[in-house]
Amino acid sequence: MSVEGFNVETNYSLVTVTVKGTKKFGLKSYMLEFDCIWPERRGPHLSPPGFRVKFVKFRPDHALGAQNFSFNVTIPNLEFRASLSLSLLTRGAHTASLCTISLFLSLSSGEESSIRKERIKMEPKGVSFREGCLSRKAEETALRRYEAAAWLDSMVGPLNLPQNPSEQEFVSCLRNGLILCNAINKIKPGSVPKIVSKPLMGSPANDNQNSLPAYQYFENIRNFLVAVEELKLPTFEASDLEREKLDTGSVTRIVDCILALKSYQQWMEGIDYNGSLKCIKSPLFKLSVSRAQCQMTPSGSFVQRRRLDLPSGTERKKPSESENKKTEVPTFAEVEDEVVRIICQCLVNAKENFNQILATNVTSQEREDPVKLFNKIIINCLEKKNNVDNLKPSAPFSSIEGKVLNDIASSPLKKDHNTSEIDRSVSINFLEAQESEIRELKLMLESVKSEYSALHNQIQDDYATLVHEVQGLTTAASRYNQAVKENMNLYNMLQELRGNIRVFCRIRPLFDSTSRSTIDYIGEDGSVMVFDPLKPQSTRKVFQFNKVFGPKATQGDVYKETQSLIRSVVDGYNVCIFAYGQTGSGKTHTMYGPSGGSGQDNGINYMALNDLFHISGARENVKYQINVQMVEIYNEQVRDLLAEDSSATRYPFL
Ligand SMILES: Nc1ncnc2c1ncn2[C@@H]1O[C@H](COP(=O)(O)OP(=O)(O)OP(=O)(O)O)[C@@H](O)[C@H]1O
Repeated sequence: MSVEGFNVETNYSLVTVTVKGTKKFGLKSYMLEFDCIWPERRGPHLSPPGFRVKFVKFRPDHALGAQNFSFNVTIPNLEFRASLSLSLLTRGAHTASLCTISLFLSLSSGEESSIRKERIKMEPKGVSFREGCLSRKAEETALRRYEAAAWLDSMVGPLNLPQNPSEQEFVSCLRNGLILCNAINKIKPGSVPKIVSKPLMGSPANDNQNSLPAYQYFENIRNFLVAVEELKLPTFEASDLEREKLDTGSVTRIVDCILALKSYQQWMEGIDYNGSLKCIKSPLFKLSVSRAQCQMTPSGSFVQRRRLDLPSGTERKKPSESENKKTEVPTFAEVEDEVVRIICQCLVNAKENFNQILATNVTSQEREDPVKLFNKIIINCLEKKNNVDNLKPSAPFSSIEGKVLNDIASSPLKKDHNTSEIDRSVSINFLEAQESEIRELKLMLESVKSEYSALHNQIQDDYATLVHEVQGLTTAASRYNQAVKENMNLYNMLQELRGNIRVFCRIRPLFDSTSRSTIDYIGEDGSVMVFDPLKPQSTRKVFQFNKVFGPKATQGDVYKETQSLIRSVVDGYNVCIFAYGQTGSGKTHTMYGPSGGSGQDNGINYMALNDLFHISGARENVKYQINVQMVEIYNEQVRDLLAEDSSATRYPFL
């Protein structure tokens, strides 16, 4: 389990804390608990909604790999100082503290509600977790107590306490309030104006300083608690120090108060006189901070993230699923990026122990020169030799990532103890991720191969089907053309058989209904019998035609018999249709139409030309040229009726 960072977003009266981290599964069931030590915890103003929330429950079915977790809590308050602690809770309520996030936020409560200050501290807690360890909570409590005692010792010591004091020893040491008052005065001078350090006149003398009269040390404790409350830090009850038989809860409250003071003191040390946060300004540190995604939100609220790895953090964040997909084949730049991240991490870790480094190894001259200070920190890290050689795989890498890993292993970083575990973890995770990627790629390759094979077969089948169909169509088309040709030949042969010269007889209706017709009989076979109505006894004469149209025959009936010849014209045959008869017999009527040109009962000319254009237009593969000539033969004179020049109307036309 590792907590990698957190966000604190302030938006007017809302404070949202988001914690992100990675859980590597090996145990069965976890709950993450986000606890807040609140100044008014036991006061009339109880914790606000969302103050204490139990969060993510990891499911046992995620037995493999690591899972990222992220959750947040929203704290509505305008002004507060609080300490949030993130704990890991297993079955049986055994907890292990992951980290403590100390927040010191001061928001203006005026009408503008703008953010005045925001400071964040985060203290990592080492976790060496064993499931079902019954002393886990007690161990954690003890660790916090030792930490509080050590801090007090560094501030106002020596306390003459053992290195790992018991609860009794710890409380007894603090009972007279002197240490606490001195400590808070050192953080904020004048917080406790008057500290009672000696028995007052008339009080019973006692060698033991801790045995001040109760009302005197009560005054110290009361003044201390008032000062703590003014700082809006977690407090405890004065009676917590008085109890003969201590309970864990009272000691915990005292320890929480002291650790909150410690966080406050560290925060104060981190602020310069301008109120801005001090930090190491080396480029790599900036890079690490930028990688931790420090950003300014559009609304103007400041979002600060800091990466935190626990000292025992052998569990490193594995690449998430999305990252794995994104980096199917890691490039050199990505591996280089990882190396830079490791270096930044090393520097961040060094920064976390900055005070210790300064106290132990750094001279005053180096302290004044930032460049020398930076070099000292780097050297300090590199002097801790590690076992990076173990990172080298037994088999040589053949791929580019193997080369990069070899480069990592042979780099100067291998001499850094702090980075050895990180490098090893990164390398193992990297190799595992690569193996997983290779397996997935192999599966994908097989899948693509089978799909390609199926597609190839399908295309071949489709191609064969298409070829077969095209061949069928080609055969059908050739047969069609042949059939069309045969049809044309047969058609025109039929026309010839019906007679190249066909003579039809059309009988005009009588103009006068009282007059008698000379037509005695019209036969279906094209015969017509005529006689002289004035001489009924005279001989009847029979004439034979291809067809005889009676007086009731329409223009359409006449054209129907000649229509088949128009198609022969388009097929290339010469065709001539003309009317012959005496004056007034109806030639013009049959060929042109009724006199007056009403447009109705059009004659053969109109209907033949319509068909001619229709058939020629339908045959797209043949280009036709159509010319029109209109002549009149009258008194054995041929005249061009379309000629504009009247002199050129006489035949032969020039
Ligand atoms: N089948 C018919 N039905 C009705 N009326 C007809 C028919 N045939 C001819 N007529 C009419 O008979 C008259 C004479 O016909 P038309 O002018 O066509 O004869 P024609 O043979 O062209 O004469 P011409 O040789 O003098 O030009 C016209 O008024 C015409 O409308």
